[in-house]
Amino acid sequence: KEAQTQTEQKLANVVILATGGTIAGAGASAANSATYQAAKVGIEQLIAGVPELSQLANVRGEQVMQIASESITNDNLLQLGRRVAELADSSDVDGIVITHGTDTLEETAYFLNLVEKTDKPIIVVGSMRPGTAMSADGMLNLYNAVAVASSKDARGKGVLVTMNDEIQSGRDVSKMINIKTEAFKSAWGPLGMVVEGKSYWFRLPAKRHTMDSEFDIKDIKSLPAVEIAYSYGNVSDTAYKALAQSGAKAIIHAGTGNGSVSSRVVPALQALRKDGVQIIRSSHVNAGGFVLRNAEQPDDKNDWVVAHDLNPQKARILAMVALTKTNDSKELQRMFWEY
Ligand SMILES: NC(=O)C[C@H](N)C(=O)O
Repeated sequence: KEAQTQTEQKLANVVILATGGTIAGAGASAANSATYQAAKVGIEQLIAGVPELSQLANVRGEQVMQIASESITNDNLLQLGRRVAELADSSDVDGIVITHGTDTLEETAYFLNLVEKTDKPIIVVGSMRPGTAMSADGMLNLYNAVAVASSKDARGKGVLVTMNDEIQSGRDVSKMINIKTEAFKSAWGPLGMVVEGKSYWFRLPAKRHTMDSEFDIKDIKSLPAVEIAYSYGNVSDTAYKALAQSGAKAIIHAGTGNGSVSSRVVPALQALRKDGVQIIRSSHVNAGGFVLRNAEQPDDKNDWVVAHDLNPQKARILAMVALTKTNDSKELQRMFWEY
């Protein structure tokens, strides 16, 4: 009994914050891998479904919200971010896992990576199939998340994502396909692997995050409106103008190729910038864009910002957080290079 108590004491304390998603989803039959309802199963049931978690850590759960991640709002992000910060400040918490829908998982992971001032592991995890499906991936993804959250070597590496046995940087990772369990990829590769509850590391994030970030969730009262407009052949400027009219402080241009801008849209974006709206050029190419200043468009002349390798949805996250500190386009550009 004494020996057992000693092992329990040595285990890390990990809190699982549940937000919903397919990892908490349920379908009508085991054959339903794609047809199901997300955000149905509560955190206690999720934990009970993976009894092996108790060998990795002292685990407790909290249901922060219960939603499909496509419906996440900025208020939800702030609520989650504040709860993560409270737990990270607590001396009896060693690591935090967030179960999350996969549709906007990359946005939440990047947001937390920017605003949480802690070196404790924060792992965001989801699943591509509901727990009721054959070959459901949620159990192992969650087991891997708790394994990484309880390991000392995950400290100081920024917010991480464990999907499909890989450990990805929350900054870089993106959902690349909606129907395979091998859905999450980063243009720059995973940071490591997690196998049978043990993590193996291969590289480190180079961009500023968490402890080294100038942003702090505790200083952020609200997030400004930042919207995304998608580009394609024969695009018009209607969406850009409408978004600005509805109050967007910045518009992310989800551009073609190098973040290129159609000649039919350029005049509207120049006019919007003169009216004070920040214009941020990103790219919607599938495998990860790489937008450079003054390539394709004269950003210096137009006073626009480039999102560099951030996809449009991640650029929206950084723009919102950055705008809580500055509305200077040069400062914004510095932040887009550094984070
Ligand atoms: N696989 C998933 O989690 C998709 C779901 N729509 C969600 O993001 O909540």
